[in-house]
Amino acid sequence: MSTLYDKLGGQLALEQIVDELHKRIATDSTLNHFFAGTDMAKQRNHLVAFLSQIFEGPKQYAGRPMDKTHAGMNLQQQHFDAIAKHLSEAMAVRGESSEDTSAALDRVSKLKGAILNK
Ligand code: HEM
Repeated sequence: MSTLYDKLGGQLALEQIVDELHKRIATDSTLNHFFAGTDMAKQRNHLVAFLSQIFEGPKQYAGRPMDKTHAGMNLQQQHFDAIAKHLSEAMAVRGESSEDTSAALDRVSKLKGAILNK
């Protein structure tokens, strides 16, 4: 049975999705200030590795857990929703099906409590 990672198109697809997501974050003034001090090349690789893991692809994420990573940013529901919306649009641009996109968003949404530290 193929995993969500396979259905989405594997590593290359995740890289394209994350690049598209980062373009959208960069031009969103409600979000881009959070990333002002972030090395986006490093962030890209960490996010690709992280998504690979939660979509049942290769386990290659060696970064910090989601609560520690996002602690102290005072993130709110609206920030999470904005990233989730950009992610969903990035997946549509890459041509993912609405079924696979909503499966991916479900998995990301399970992490909301940890990311918002709430
Ligand atoms: C929606 C689901 C989200 C996921 C799956 C996610 C995932 C990640 C991952 C994997 C990292 C890298 C951790 C590391 O380098 O060790 C990271 C870092 C980061 N995230 Fe998120 N994140 C999410 C939401 C958000 C939101 C809503 C914001 C703010 C609007 C945000 C802001 C950041 C920032 C600023 C960093 C970099 C921290 C640094 O430079 O040290 N994230 N995130």
